[in-house]
Amino acid sequence: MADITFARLQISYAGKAGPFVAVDGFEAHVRDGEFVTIVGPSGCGKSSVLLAADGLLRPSGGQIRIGEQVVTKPGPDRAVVFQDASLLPWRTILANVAFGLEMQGADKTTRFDRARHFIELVGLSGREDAHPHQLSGGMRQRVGIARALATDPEVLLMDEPFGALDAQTRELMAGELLRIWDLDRKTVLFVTHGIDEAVFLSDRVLVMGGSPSRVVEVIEIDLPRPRDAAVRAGEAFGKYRTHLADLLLGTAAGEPVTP
Ligand SMILES: Nc1ncnc2c1ncn2[C@@H]1O[C@H](COP(=O)(O)OP(=O)(O)OP(=O)(O)O)[C@@H](O)[C@H]1O
Repeated sequence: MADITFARLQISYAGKAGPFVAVDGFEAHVRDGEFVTIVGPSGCGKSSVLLAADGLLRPSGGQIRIGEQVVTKPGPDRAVVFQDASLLPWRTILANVAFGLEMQGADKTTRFDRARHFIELVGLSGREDAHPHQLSGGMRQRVGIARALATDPEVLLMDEPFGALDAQTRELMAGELLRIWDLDRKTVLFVTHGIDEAVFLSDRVLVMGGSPSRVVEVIEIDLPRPRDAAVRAGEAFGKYRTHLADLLLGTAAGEPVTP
């Protein structure tokens, strides 16, 4: 089971005047195969929660469990995609996607076969021998997603993966991500500033707020899947969008979140 449990999570950072508690009492459960997004005001701790779920950041209190296993460090059951795809510039696209498998000790044939499969899945067939600088921002994010999926993680952690893209590419990528997710429905925890993006992608949206912050509301997105332009244009979508926007403006401790 690849469900994620956040139990009384607390995250603190060292500050000049003592520890700064960014997140406290964060409680959430992401079900196996569920697509959950986290939204909240800038600086409320969304990335910190995601980093803690990957095991890159040690909580100062509480715990995170993947299934029954308490997270203490990164592991092959999880993969992270960041805003900047963090590709290795000297490696080809094929070698970048194969990188995680190489780290896992897969033999050359296996890792290149799998890498080709996921490159095709993200629509980049024919670009295997290109280098990252030869691709657009959207293409690089596709490579980042392919690299994450190639290791077959149970949980995909995504920190504003489309945040640096233009609005049109961002919308396109959200649709592509859902198409890929639908193939085997991994558990996804996705951080975003985009209200539309959160409604479009999610089974549920966790809204963070307060100081220190925690989950202040959970919104079930009861929209049909697969989601397409018609769903996005529908009345129900608009209602979720308005509700979420009102909530974020109301709970924003700092600057409001842009719709
Ligand atoms: N390495 C660090 N050292 C000290 N404070 C940090 C560190 N990383 C984050 N913080 C602080 O913790 C809080 C949460 O930061 P975090 O980046 O998790 O928020 P966020 O919600 O992801 O922000 P944004 O939406 O702007 O990306 C902020 O107040 C931030 O300044």
